[in-house]
Amino acid sequence: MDIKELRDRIDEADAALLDAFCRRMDVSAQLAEYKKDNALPIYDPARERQKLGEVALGTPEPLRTHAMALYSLLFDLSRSYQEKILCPDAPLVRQITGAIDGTPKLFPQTPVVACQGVEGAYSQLACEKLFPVPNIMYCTTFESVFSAIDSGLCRYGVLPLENSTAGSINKIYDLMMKYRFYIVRSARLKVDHNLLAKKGTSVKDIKEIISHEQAINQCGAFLKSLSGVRITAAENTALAAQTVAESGRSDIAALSSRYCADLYGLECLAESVQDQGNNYTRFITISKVLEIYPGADKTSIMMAVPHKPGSLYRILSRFYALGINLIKLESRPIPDRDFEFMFYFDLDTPVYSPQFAELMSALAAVCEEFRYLGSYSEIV
Ligand SMILES: C=C(O[C@@H]1C=C(C(=O)O)C=C[C@H]1O)C(=O)O
Repeated sequence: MDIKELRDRIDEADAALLDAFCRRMDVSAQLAEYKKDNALPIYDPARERQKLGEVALGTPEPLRTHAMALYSLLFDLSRSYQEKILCPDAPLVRQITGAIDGTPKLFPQTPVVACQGVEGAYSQLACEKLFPVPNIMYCTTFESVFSAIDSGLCRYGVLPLENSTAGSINKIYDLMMKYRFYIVRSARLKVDHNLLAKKGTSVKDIKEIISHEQAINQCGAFLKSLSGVRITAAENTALAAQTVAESGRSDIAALSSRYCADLYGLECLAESVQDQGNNYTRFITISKVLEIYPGADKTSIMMAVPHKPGSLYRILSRFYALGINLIKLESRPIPDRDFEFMFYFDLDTPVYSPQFAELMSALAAVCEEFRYLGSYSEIV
């Protein structure tokens, strides 16, 4: 048989499949109306289990798992179709539309912004990238940035979320579970670490290097190349530079920014010593109020999914069905729950698209715990 004949047979099978699919979804829509009239939930796990059992029995062995995967997807599609019929205007979608209409068109120019660190920290550089003229309030910890927003002390907070070399900043993801906030903008900041010491020091004199643990992690290869040097963690890279400047020692250096060399009158003994030349950190701006500024094309959400096989797959299949691209997936253990995880997703989709609205109403309905973290644009 040639390829043409085989493809004709595939087309024939597809025509039958498509016809059956449309009929199945049509009945599913009728079931949605029935459920509405009889106050029944959309999801009927017993019915789905029974159907999967029948599918398994009715499929020859080599195709059994494939058929079961296909039916799991069909159930998902059928449930999301029913949800669309039953809740076309979910409360979350109304809230998002309200925020799009109610947010000023111009991003704030001179607000009070909380960030962790001191003058010269990368967070300060991020604040300046995110706002034209930020009025920066420095906090000692990431948590105090969240609580400054929560208490209304500051309107915005700037926090690092992930680094292209060292990965996610877990502490921030964990704090996200504890505080209620929205992301209103993000920025990618190129991070160059330099070895800074008092003027006149040479690399061979260095016995101790101090910096923030993220910077230490990002400069592993360079640090390994120096022998007999003690590595000490500091609260942030700017504080490390300040400590060196005030130490009165000529055997100590800091890994810090170029900006800090000028700020603390230090000399740069080695430039861009991070492992990856292209070292970026992503920062987010958070607010207590949901604001969606023009051009929002990224959305962050977080959710707890039931602790059973296929839970995450079910969520992912919705992104797939609506053609929504996932740009980041992170998971963190939920405190006090045995190996249960909170999942964080970054989606690449304009907040104005109908698919996005459909996804938001569907997810809010299927997850155990679901939080919309905002829609925003990223400055690169
Ligand atoms: C279609 C229904 O709704 C949901 C979808 C199902 C399906 O697609 O077969 C089965 C059970 C429900 O979770 C139904 O209740 O029968």
